Amino acid sequence: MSGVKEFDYLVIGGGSGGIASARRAREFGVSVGLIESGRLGGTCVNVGCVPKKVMYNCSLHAEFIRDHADYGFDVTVNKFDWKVIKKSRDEYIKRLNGLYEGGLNGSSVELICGRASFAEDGTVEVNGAKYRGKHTLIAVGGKPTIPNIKGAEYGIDSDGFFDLEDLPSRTVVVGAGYIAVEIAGVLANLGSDTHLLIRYDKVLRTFDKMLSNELTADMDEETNPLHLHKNTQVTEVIKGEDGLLSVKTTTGVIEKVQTLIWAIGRYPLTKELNLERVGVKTDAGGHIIVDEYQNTSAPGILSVGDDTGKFLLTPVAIAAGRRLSHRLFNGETENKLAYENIATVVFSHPLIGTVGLTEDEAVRDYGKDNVTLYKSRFNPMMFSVTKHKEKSAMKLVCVGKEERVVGVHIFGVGSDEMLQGFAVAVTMGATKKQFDQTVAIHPTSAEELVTMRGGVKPE
Ligand SMILES: Cc1cc2nc3c(=O)[nH]c(=O)nc-3n(C[C@H](O)[C@H](O)[C@H](O)COP(=O)(O)OP(=O)(O)OC[C@H]3O[C@@H](n4cnc5c(N)ncnc54)[C@H](O)[C@@H]3O)c2cc1C
Ligand SMILES: NC(=O)C1=CN([C@@H]2O[C@H](COP(=O)(O)OP(=O)(O)OC[C@H]3O[C@@H](n4cnc5c(N)ncnc54)[C@H](OP(=O)(O)O)[C@@H]3O)[C@@H](O)[C@H]2O)C=CC1
Ligand SMILES: N[C@@H](CCC(=O)N[C@@H](CSSC[C@H](NC(=O)CC[C@H](N)C(=O)O)C(=O)NCC(=O)O)C(=O)NCC(=O)O)C(=O)O
Repeated sequence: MSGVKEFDYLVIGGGSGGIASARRAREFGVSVGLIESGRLGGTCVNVGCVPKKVMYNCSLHAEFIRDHADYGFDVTVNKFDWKVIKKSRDEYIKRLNGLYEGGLNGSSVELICGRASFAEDGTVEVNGAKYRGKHTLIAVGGKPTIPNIKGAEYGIDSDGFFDLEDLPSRTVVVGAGYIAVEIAGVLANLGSDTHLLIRYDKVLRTFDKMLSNELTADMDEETNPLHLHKNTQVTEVIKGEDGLLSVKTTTGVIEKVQTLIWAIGRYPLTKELNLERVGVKTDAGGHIIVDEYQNTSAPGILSVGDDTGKFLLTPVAIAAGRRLSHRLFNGETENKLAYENIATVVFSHPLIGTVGLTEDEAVRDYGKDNVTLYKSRFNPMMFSVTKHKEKSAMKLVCVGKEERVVGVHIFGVGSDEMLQGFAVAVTMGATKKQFDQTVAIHPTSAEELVTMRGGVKPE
């Protein structure tokens, strides 16, 4: 068709999934076009994992400073300057945007800047120009959800959090998932008077109950700078003449709030793609429905990443995107991502790491009698000589007579870097006996996971 630029592979979205799939496809020699409407790198690089981890690392420094005196250091901190870390963080991300552009150029992926949507004739339209792919990948990600509450517009979302020019004096964070606990933890530890509002009585309710209970209990402690408001829902937000907010809730009013952050989930950016024109089906929430090979309901159109609504994590989008390119362009007809045993870390204070089945999922899948739990709760040595104390807790979920380890759940300092290796063991189908045969590394928190005894049945 004249006036339509053709590619072997046309990718819509230059985030984690789109870039990874596009670059891998080029390795197999096919022509690739990639359309991006915003900043290269997508959510992860610009308003997600990367700036979040910088801010988490920043708040870790605040935690270390708290314990300096107990370790004998006489250090006086005069102030924390948010502007310093904001500036260097922004510069780092700009460098990454450039690296991604360079990477695409280097691998000869043609970058098309602009917003894509499907035209009536089934081509992909960007700024009036038309494109077609023999295979078309949709990897458009999502955006934060804002609730339909009077005055909700006075709040910001996680994107807005990364635009803040100063540490807010008082912050209200609404939500009980990853983003809420991570952002609230960062702000509270950096010195903002932070209030976390949750609808029910626990944070991270879908995680293993040990993790959810431990983090909620820690947030309730006097020693945690965060103020946790359970069973609390916002009913109205009012902006005063001084610019500060009154956040009215079902359990009271929080006054003089400088920043209100909604962190109640995300929606996929699929609406403006005109998917109905090409027969791509979505679920009630707008997520693209895909099969196990990432095929949508329309032939030749595929999707990976957050817009499919499954495991909204960067490594998942990357892995699904790369495997897809191997399947489409390298003759690996069975290559696909298995959506199981996906390890994940919540950068909360304290940290959480989890892989595999929760206790409740194991009971559901294997029956109570076939599940054995190993648990450990201890004071990590990091806090042995400090006034500030934090617990660590671990749980192995094992099934069958051979006690195959199907879940590893860890709470506390070091959980982030500890988890990846144990995820390999779980993926390989390791048994508790093999964990026991592994000689411990002392003194570490991780050694608890290979020295646990006294298995118990679920209650
Ligand atoms: C605050 C926060 C912290 C996070 N922390 C972590 C973490 O620590 N670890 C982790 O694994 N995950 C984390 N995530 C999740 C992670 O960022 C996402 O899972 C990941 O970015 C999804 O990649 P994707 O390719 O599916 O989508 P995205 O990265 O969102 O990329 C989609 C791209 O498509 C573009 N686009 C959208 N519509 C169009 C269109 N019509 N035309 C052209 N381009 C379009 C967008 O501009 C975007 O660049 C975090 C997310 C947030 C919000
Ligand atoms: N470290 C990492 O890897 C990170 C990953 N991510 C990814 O991004 C995804 C999106 O994060 P996030 O936005 O936190 O979404 P999540 O789905 O993790 O959590 C949102 C939570 O907010 C609560 N909620 C929902 N609606 C409302 C409401 N109307 N009022 C109050 N609370 C509400 C719900 O908890 P409840 O039902 O208990 O009220 C819900 O679970 C995550 O699921 C994760 O996959 C994000 C950040 C970090
Ligand atoms: N894991 C290390 C390394 C972090 C890292 O990967 N740094 C990235 C920061 S952006 S983080 C952005 C995120 N990268 C990743 O998730 C890392 C991918 C892993 N190394 C792999 O190859 O699978 C992503 O969306 N990737 C899509 C893609 O790479 O295709 C970087 O410098 N990248 C420069 C470059 O790649 O040139 C750490 O945490 O320190």
